[in-house]
Amino acid sequence: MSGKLASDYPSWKKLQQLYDAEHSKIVLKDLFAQDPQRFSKFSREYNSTSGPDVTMLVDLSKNLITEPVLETLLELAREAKVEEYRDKMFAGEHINTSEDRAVLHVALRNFNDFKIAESGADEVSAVLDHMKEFTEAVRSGAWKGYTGKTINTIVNIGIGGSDLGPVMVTEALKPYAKRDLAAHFVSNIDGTHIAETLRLCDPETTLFIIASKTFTTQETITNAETARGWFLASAKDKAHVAKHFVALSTNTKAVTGFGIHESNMFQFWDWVGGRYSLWSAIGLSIALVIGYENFEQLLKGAHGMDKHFKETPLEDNLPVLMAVIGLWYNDFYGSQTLALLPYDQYLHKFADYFQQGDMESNGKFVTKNGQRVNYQTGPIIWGASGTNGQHSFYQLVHQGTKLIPTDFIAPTTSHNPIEHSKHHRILLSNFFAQPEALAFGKTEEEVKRELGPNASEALVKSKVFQKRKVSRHPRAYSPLFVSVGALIALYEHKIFVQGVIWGINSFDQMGVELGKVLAKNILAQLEKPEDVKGHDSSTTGLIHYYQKNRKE
Ligand SMILES: O=P(O)(O)OC[C@H]1O[C@@H](O)[C@@H](O)[C@@H](O)[C@@H]1O
Repeated sequence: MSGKLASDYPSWKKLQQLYDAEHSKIVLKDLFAQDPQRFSKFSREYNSTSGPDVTMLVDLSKNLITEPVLETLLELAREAKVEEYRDKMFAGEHINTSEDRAVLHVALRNFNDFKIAESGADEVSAVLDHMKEFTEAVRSGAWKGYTGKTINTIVNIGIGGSDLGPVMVTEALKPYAKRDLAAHFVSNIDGTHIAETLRLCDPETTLFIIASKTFTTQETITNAETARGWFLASAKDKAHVAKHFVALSTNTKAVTGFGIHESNMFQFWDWVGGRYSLWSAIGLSIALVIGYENFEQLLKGAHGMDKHFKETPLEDNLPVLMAVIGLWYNDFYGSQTLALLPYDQYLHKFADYFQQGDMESNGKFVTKNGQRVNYQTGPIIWGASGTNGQHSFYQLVHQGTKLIPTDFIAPTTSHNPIEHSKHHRILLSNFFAQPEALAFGKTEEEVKRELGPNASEALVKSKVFQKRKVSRHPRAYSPLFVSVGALIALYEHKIFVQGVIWGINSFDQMGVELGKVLAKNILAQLEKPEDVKGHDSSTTGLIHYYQKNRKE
């Protein structure tokens, strides 16, 4: 990010030469055969050095990398000044240049460890205290609804970063959930989402959490107004809103304007990006579901990974290693996507969450200096939990024409060791088998040997697996809540490192603005056909069709 394009660095050119010379010859089976130490050479164990114990093994050995490739990739990280920019982030410098903001999600889980100068960083613990007090009041039943009943349902209304993190983490940490407190999440502007949710709620026992950094997001404010209207239809008196609506936001004026009392507002700061905000007040629904103590453990798990990222040499730095290997596929092998494949039902929203985390951060085509890049930036993120994905899209991953980097993730211990852990053993046998199949494939000779001499050539060919598919496995160990914190932080920092190397600003999201502006304009024209002006013939035709065919 020193004003250069990534492709200008000498190491980038060296990587291109390495790719040109080796990519058509590289076969994982041979690499493993040639080097019995390959697994230990290319895997790293993570043991947290602060807070609760988290251990994790990240096996990078089944990637299409050799020692010279990895050395050169790390050279690239050094030339791009990854360490310098990492230190700037932790110091609170305004590395989000387009918005002139610091990027300090690490301050939200810091517990006075790193010194951070930015204003607001010293207010974090006061907000955590507020969250703790409130969480305990609701969970203990001390907080009552307007008719004196205990709260038994929470509804988080938010979208994007104000929704996906709470949704993903409350699912991931379900084993710790208070089972008699139902949690719902409403994000979509489609009235179906709020309508179906309200059907499950009782106004006397429901608490609405309006989560919006800006408190201007159309979906969230519209859904919040609908919820307030629904509530007041029963409660009648506006004064009762205080018992049933709280806000998570940076915008005090808009929150109080909505009718939520300032004492029921949980603050955060402009240096918390939406997609990095689950650690802030935006995590209130998480704390309500799993309890404040467990929420704090989640933060501490992330802090341990922050410390690792900040203090570990690049050679052993997990986010850096995952970032540069991802870049190797993205920019040299031409892979377009990264599949996140957690073999853990509790992590079934992990890929959805990092779709925003990664794609909104690194889906940019100009550098911080406004230069157009001449290489690929952020990958398309997708995935599903194992083994469901195996029965759906793995066919293409194994035998399709695309090279798809895959991150396999699994916990060593199950929260549900039912049937003497039979399920977990079957799950993990798939977790071990799939990357093995991807890495080593099956040759034509092997297939022929299996099928015997009478098999047709077409059948033989259809059963061949190529030997150059790739995978890497971050494996999180239990206890889950701290591991989940560390796992999320691992990916957050991976995204950061890639953004630095590509020279882009990973912390703004200008690309989501244009659609919002156009929708606002169209909304004002939807009533009458003669109002529909200023569009291309396709957009005009579509709107006219809707106007003609709608049934109110
Ligand atoms: O939290 P608020 O301000 O409602 O924003 C919600 C979401 O809006 C989107 O347009 C994006 O900008 C996201 O980064 C953000 O998380």
